[in-house]
Amino acid sequence: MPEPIPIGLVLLNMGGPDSLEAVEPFLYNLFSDRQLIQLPLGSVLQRPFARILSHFRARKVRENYRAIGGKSPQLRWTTLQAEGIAAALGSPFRPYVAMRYWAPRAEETLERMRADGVSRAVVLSMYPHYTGATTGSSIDDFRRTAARVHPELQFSVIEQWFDWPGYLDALAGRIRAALEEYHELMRDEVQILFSAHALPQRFIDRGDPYLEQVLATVKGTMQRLGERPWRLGFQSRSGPVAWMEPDTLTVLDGLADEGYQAVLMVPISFVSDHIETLHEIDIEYSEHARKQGIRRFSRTPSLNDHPDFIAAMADLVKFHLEGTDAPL
Ligand SMILES: C=CC1=C(C)c2cc3[nH]c(cc4nc(cc5[nH]c(cc1n2)c(C)c5CCC(=O)O)C(CCC(=O)O)=C4C)c(C)c3C=C
Ligand SMILES: [Fe+2]
Ligand SMILES: [Fe+2]
Repeated sequence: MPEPIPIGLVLLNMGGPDSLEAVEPFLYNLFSDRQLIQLPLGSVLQRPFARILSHFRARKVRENYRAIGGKSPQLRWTTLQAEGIAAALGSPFRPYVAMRYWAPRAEETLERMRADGVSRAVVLSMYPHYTGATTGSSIDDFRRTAARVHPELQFSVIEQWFDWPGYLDALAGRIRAALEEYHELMRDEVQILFSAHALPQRFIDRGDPYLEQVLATVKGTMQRLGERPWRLGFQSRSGPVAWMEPDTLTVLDGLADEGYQAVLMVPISFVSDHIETLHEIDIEYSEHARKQGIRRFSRTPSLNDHPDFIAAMADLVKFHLEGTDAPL
């Protein structure tokens, strides 16, 4: 029997430094992207400015990565997700990962796909909620690079899945499991605090659907858990512009002021662990919460390679392939 023609399954994500030495060049790549951040003085000076900014920011960010083991675990998780989803889809799917700001970048992945004889692919953005800053930038980068490196490749793109039922089921499952960790008598007292990555307000004002999609994810997840109060904050602001409100830390402080002693954080814009779950939430927010008098602070484990999540994403790909008019 002839080998079936392979189909690539390409997961897109941001990428993170794979060593402490990689922190500064990773930040440089990130700050050079005008779809993510427009540094002052226009496009010509974006790169020189990015060079300076990455140099100074690297000092602090390197320490954060040092505290979580010296690198970002994002590639490991994204690779396991790609392998898991491709395995669930079965032959002829082959897993690939293309990162926006660190290896493996789209160029390396597309070269490998060409060498593997992969001429058809499904590209899956691993950001559940759409904004041009992340999803848009990653997809544009992949398209541009494919046109240059592997122009024969035919592919279709899954770019948003904030309300995909399997994703909401997987999130609700993580919350249920985390609530089980609390004593039965305390469970109803636990405050659920969803935290999404913040965006500068101007992305929302120009019409990116990020906020409404985040709200839809929260609503769909809470419908699965039954009636109970929840809050939502936006974390990881990083520059002197107006960011989406409210900041997660402000919400946390408000809960402490109201006298709540148990808070369960639910990160929803990341589908795997990285600096913003492992450092910002588990170290910075956790210490802050304790100082504010919150005695039981915890976080739902990231979806990572949880079987519910992998099965949900494989279903999403199947659904996409059934419904698409694209070559794939
Ligand atoms: C949904 C996820 C993310 C959104 C939206 C997002 C927007 C966004 N980010 C920056 C600036 C930085 N982001 C940095 C790291 C980083 N960001 C995300 C995700 C989103 N960013 C992740 C997963 C990571 C970590 C990568 C890893 O470790 O695996 C950084 C570098 C770290 C730091 O300096 O704190 C910066 C800078 C902006 C400006 C922005 C919105 C436009
Ligand atoms: Fe970011
Ligand atoms: Fe961030």
